[in-house]
Amino acid sequence: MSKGLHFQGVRIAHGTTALLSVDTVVAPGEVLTVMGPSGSGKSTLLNLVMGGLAPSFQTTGCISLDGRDLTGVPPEARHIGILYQDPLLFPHLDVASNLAFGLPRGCSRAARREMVADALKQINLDGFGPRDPSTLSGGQAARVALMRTLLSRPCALLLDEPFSKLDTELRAQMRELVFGRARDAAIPVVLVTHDEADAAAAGGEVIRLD
Ligand SMILES: Nc1ncnc2c1ncn2[C@@H]1O[C@H](COP(=O)(O)OP(=O)(O)OP(=O)(O)O)[C@@H](O)[C@H]1O
Repeated sequence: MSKGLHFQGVRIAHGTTALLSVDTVVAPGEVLTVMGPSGSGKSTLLNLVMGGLAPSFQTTGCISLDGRDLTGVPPEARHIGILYQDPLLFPHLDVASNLAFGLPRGCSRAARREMVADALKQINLDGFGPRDPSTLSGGQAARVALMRTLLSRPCALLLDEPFSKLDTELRAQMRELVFGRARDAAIPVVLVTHDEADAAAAGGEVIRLD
């Protein structure tokens, strides 16, 4: 089986306008950084990987994940995690329940509690389980959102400018956490960013759309 995220002759067009083309492989644990000006198609590429591209786009080529062709696979069956600029925590659930939401079904209640407690420790938020998400700082909320996504054990991780609202120091910490976790879990990552420092920290291939 061919591990990682494979883009084979992927082309996206809108009407008669060619938007982008991608041919590459993101190996497990590696980061593909996608850069380019506003409107160049960065989010459109992520939408295609997620399975949520608007029908008005035309696509050719093939994306496969760990040897599985994603063509026609519905978004919920792709097992791909995504993080956005905003952490998007559920406001009506406390921090622990937000994390538990990411756990695979079928875990016992005790196992869930233990995994959530362990996850909180890993992101230095021990004891924050009962807190309301609105009481978290930006960096704390970003860490909870990341951990919720990782707990769902995604086969790939997409990052749509997830660090852009954090200050310089938090940004560096989050990069280290995200890329380190992706490496440990051996999942391929696609990072959309405007920040060259993100690309440098990611360390992998950089695609520049125009
Ligand atoms: N649903 C849609 N229908 C038609 N055109 C769309 C649709 N979504 C996006 N587009 C167009 O596709 C192009 C690429 O948009 P996209 O959002 O991927 O750019 P981007 O590089 O992510 O930009 P930004 O950095 O501003 O987020 C733009 O010209 C946009 O207007």
